[in-house]
Amino acid sequence: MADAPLINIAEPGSFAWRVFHERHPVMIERLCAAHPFGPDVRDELDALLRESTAGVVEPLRDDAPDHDAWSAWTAERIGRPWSEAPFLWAESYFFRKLLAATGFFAPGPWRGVDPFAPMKRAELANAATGETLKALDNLRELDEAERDAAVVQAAVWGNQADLAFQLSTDAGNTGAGLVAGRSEDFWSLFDGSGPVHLVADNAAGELAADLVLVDHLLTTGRAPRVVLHVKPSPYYVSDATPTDVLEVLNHLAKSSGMAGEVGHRIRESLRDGRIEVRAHPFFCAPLDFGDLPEDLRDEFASAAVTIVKGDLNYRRLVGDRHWPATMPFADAVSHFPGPVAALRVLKSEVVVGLDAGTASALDAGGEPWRTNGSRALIQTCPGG
Ligand SMILES: O=P(O)(O)OC[C@H]1O[C@](O)(CO)[C@@H](O)[C@@H]1O
Repeated sequence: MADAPLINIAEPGSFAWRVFHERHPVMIERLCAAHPFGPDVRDELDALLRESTAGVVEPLRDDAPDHDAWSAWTAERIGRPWSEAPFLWAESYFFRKLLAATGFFAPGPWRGVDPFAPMKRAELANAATGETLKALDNLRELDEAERDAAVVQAAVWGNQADLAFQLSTDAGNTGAGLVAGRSEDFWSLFDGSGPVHLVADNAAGELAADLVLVDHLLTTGRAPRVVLHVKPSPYYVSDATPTDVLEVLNHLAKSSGMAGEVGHRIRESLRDGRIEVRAHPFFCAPLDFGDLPEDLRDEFASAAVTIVKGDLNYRRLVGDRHWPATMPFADAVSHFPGPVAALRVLKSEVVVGLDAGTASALDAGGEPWRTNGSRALIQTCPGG
């Protein structure tokens, strides 16, 4: 997997460069508007912006439990310009430093406070999420195959930030925008023989769709048990943590109709151990899935299927590199220890597994299809 060049943040105007130079300043402005941070926190955040856009990589100055792990992951980059760093590593370190800057690890009023919680809460409470949860009632009208398709499409498009995921009674429409894969490919991986692992991505609407998928896996007998992996701490703004799982679950359980039923069933499954939530430190590490720690590797090896959600997890799964779009998905995930399925809306440059005709038609179309969130994929590899 080491042939294609790593995506980095050096080139002015590139997608990765714009994340650092355009998105991060806006995100920090929003954080400061959402919280009454004092001058000390605001200064730290400004310093982080300056450091990460024009400076050299500085070490962490906190003594949080993950400090030593980060010392190892940063050793070779300390003192070198951020602009030399790979995109994936740089974003990960940026979010770790952002948490420290907001006082997340320090004694004081902001200790343990998720700085992104107001954004996640707003999304969970917004009209689009409400509509989506109501639309779950339409699932009752569908036949089995249509319901399978709708549930997986909801999980895929739930990854489309800021937009409601789509659940339609017209299952024929749910394939629009998919550049690879079909829901049938996804469901063909499951035979109910063993635990399924779901590596979740965002909280709020996406996590609600993921819990519907988890519930569907259990109620249709596709999985005897599901392990849900979330982030151990706030990350990439909207990524789900254990606290977010409880927030979404409570929201579902309070809802009427099918959403409420799913919420209650998920709670019961947590109680009886058929669903387990984990928050392994690996999920906030600047590492690819090719560098899985042994314990996670063993777990994924013994899973019947691992479902990997979202753009960032996809980058970590196939490697955040300038791969040819037509490189087979199976080649990109040959390091993975078991059957794997990726469900993702395209929001960054990396993509593999497209057929040549699709890739050239997308390129000829002239729109930034890799990054504008209008395309999605379902990719599967049954393993060796
Ligand atoms: O929530 P997702 O699907 O992982 O998307 C997050 C994506 O957003 C970005 O942080 C910025 O676009 C990407 O780097 C990342 O892959």
